[in-house]
Amino acid sequence: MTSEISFTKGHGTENDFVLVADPDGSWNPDAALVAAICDRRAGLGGDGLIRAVRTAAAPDAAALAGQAEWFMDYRNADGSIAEMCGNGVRVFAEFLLRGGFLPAGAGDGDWFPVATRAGLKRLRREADGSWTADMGPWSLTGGRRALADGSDALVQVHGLDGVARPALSVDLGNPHTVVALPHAAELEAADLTRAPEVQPVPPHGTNVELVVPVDVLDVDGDGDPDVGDIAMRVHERGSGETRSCGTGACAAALATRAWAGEGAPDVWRVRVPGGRLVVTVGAGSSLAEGTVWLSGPARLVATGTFRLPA
Ligand SMILES: N[C@@H](CCC[C@H](N)C(=O)O)C(=O)O
Repeated sequence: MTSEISFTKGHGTENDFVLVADPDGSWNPDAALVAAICDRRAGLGGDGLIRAVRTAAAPDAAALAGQAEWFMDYRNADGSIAEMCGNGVRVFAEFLLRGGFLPAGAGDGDWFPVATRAGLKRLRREADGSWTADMGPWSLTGGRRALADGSDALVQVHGLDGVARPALSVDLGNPHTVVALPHAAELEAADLTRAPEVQPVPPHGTNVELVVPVDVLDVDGDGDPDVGDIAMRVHERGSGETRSCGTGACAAALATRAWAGEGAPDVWRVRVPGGRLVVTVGAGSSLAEGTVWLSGPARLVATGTFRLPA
């Protein structure tokens, strides 16, 4: 039985992860062990644990065998399983590359595939060392039907005025609920030590993003706004408040774009407490569904061994 594991610690805009290479899928930690590893006082600490398993050895990726060599097994800090992690998949790509699990130069100017529970994602390494993830399909899941104001849910955020706010549900392979706040002061005042209360209650839980519009820029100078700028905080399902969330940044940008309506930008800068991400909506996307890319840093900061609790 394994008594210790080799790990790498990494983060993407301070959304931090413990990464473990398990090529043959022989180490399958239960929820309690994942939570112990992610514990910031008694363990290594992390918003999540990422296991790198060869797709051929990963039952959860059976449908993708032959399409990607590696499967990203993502677990939240409480040990729950998540379908996808946008910051995590960039850090995963850096981990595979630096660990020699991919041919040298993989991702440079070209895409390579990664299997996730939310399907196949493609990764590309940019000249500055950051990564772009082709996050694949997204959709507004509530159909913007339930309420007349372009929302499909109500969210009560602790620490504000007690009023339930309209929100929009976005599926990025994992579930998100985005709430627009009018002022940066409200974004700061929100108490995310407790999960915001979402109605109707999402069947599989949800990540909740609070978003404030900052600016709309005409970067190419043609008179039309082409880059949106928003600020976001997030309460993640299974992890609590984190300093960034990649799928959350995509959801926040896509919800803001939907609220803005036709003519809204397809490129969004998303400010999060841990840095900045760029979200690019795929060509041919409508306001309600399409594809999306996520760009941002991926940093590996430590390696070591962790003694597993007896
Ligand atoms: N931080 C991640 C999302 C991780 C999973 C999420 N908490 C969930 O349960 O869906 C990201 O960067 O996307």
